[in-house]
Amino acid sequence: MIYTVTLNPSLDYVTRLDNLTLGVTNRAQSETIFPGGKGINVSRLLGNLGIDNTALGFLGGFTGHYLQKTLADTHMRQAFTTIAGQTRINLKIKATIETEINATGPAITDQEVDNFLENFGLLTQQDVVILSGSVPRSLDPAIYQQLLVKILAQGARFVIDTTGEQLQSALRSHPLLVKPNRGELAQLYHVSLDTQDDYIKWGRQLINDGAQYAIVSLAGEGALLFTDDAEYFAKPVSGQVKNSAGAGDSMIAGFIGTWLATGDALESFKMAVASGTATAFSDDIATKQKILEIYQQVNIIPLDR
Ligand SMILES: Nc1ncnc2c1ncn2[C@@H]1O[C@H](COP(=O)(O)OP(=O)(O)O)[C@@H](O)[C@H]1O
Ligand SMILES: O=P(O)(O)OC[C@H]1O[C@](O)(COP(=O)(O)O)[C@@H](O)[C@@H]1O
Repeated sequence: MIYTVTLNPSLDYVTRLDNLTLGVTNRAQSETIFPGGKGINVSRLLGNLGIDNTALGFLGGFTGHYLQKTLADTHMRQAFTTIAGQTRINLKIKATIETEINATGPAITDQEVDNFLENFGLLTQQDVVILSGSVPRSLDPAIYQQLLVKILAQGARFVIDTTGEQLQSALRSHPLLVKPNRGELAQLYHVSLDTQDDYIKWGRQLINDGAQYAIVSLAGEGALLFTDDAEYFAKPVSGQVKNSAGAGDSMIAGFIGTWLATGDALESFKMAVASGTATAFSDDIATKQKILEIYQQVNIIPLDR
């Protein structure tokens, strides 16, 4: 079974306008609310591909209730822990440029954390747990480390998609996959990344630091895959970007869903790029049909070492 963990789910309130001017009242042209949170996005894309998975995390309040209802039609098992606090709303402003305000998230009590941890008692070596996104401010920042102790003790594998110190310390526990984007990679190693040589140097460092596979996603510039002994570049597919939120989460879902079925890293990377791109070219998380259409256009080049 694939489990996704979203400690800080969200409703993504996407508002579109021509121009955003600070300090005045702006009038939007349209607005839509999408289910959000990185692990939930991974679960939704896996579901769209028909891959069974279980979504874990904390949900509460009217926003949590709405999220649960919206997800009821999708192909995922929901095993969220109910909390008294309220699931956050993240604001995504699509104007000439995209601006995001991600909220901090609700307070979570010790009892609620204990209830959540009960989900991690019966994992097997066949299970993969995907830990994604930020930790709400009210939780111990070491919670990912606590989860890793439980996951690894039962022989299950994990993927982690977070930032900074939490990502750095998780690398030591040998994640199956990490997928920083350009900014997250720069932040992790406190470097500035300007050229493809920089991306390759610091992407390789993710493997040296403990990851089995690493993808560095470069938005409209494509992506890089690092394995133990090889590096590959996926050229960007051209098309019209509609909403790139969830593109990175879709990559993780595409990679892990294919890797568990085939064990083939290159094929999994191709599916990861198709999934990320298809989501960037969709209003919401991509459908299977859109992913398979983009898949035909993905071009992967091995890099000389
Ligand atoms: N503008 C774009 N054009 C083409 N592909 C894109 C675009 N934005 C994202 N993608 C695809 O989605 C992947 C993940 O996007 P990225 O923005 O790097 O991740 P994240 O959502 O984690 O920040 C990219 O590596 C690329 O394959
Ligand atoms: O947990 P964080 O880091 O605040 O991120 C949450 C946000 O990430 C998203 O899951 C999108 O993720 P990506 O664009 O990085 O793939 C949104 O749906 C959500 O609002």
